[in-house]
Amino acid sequence: MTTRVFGIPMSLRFRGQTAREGVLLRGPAGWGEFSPFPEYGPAECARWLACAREAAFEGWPDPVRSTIPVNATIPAVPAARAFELAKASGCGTAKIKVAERGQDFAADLARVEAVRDALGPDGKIRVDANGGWDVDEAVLRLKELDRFTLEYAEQPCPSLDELAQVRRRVDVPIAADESIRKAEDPLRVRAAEAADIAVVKVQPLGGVRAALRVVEACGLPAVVSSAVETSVGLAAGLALAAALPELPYACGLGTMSLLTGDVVADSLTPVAGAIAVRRPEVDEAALARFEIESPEWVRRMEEAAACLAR
Ligand SMILES: O=C(O)CCC(=O)c1ccccc1C(=O)O
Ligand SMILES: [Mg+2]
Repeated sequence: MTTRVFGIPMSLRFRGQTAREGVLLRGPAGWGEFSPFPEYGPAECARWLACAREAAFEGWPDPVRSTIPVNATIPAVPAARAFELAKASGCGTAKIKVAERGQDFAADLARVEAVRDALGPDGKIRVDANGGWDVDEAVLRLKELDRFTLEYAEQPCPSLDELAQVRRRVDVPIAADESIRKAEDPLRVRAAEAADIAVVKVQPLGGVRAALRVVEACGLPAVVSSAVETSVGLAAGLALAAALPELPYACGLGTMSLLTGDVVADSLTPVAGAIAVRRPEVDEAALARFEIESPEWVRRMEEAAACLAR
């Protein structure tokens, strides 16, 4: 097994980070990506490693579709920039970050309005609060934002119980994201009647097969989303989206534009709002530009591997 560590600057600050780092591993089935966020400990990282190993050693279930519609991802940027990003994306659906710490609600309203202007009346707009509101705030904000017609709201509040309360009090459909990170979560989401939609990410869920099981257990329509990965990591998300029996919503896999580069030559960038299902090869010249020396990443991977072995 070959491993290579990468660090790619992001084009926009995301989750408070300015670069995306991780490890690429190559096995007989191809390349996999291990890129857990910096604050995650070994137990959580173990699932991210399981996803990379599935990619490298097993490959993925057969696809049932060949293109995946995706949303433009609009970070918590000023309205004028949000308009440009939505326009440039070529996507008919946009996901807008709201409830960013340090910003006021007027900024959210202006950003959503700008994206509605960019997409026109037929565009679909979803918002993602990343758990930034309490229940009353969420109800108030979503009712106001729904002036621009929302497709759904992702994780308006932190807890499952709060999501369930908000869901009972607004017409906007609710999507659970942070509430679905572990295999045991979907059953709880379902039992609590906390969401209409499940956002699923392959790395935190432990791979394509594990995520397929989660979606099945959840019994909700799924939106496959990225963790802002290179095209190697995105390919796993794309494989999940391609293998799901049903895919009624655009997926959050159009995140290549958030990175300033990639490790493949043929990036998984959306064209006209969709990504063709494929698995690009790592390109040595591309990887060379972003390869870093990092004992820290070697250690993180070893600790995750030890967790998996237990
Ligand atoms: O869903 C998308 O459009 C892109 C992915 C995304 O927003 C995301 C990426 C990394 C970490 C968290 C999130 C999130 O959905 O909250
Ligand atoms: Mg989210």
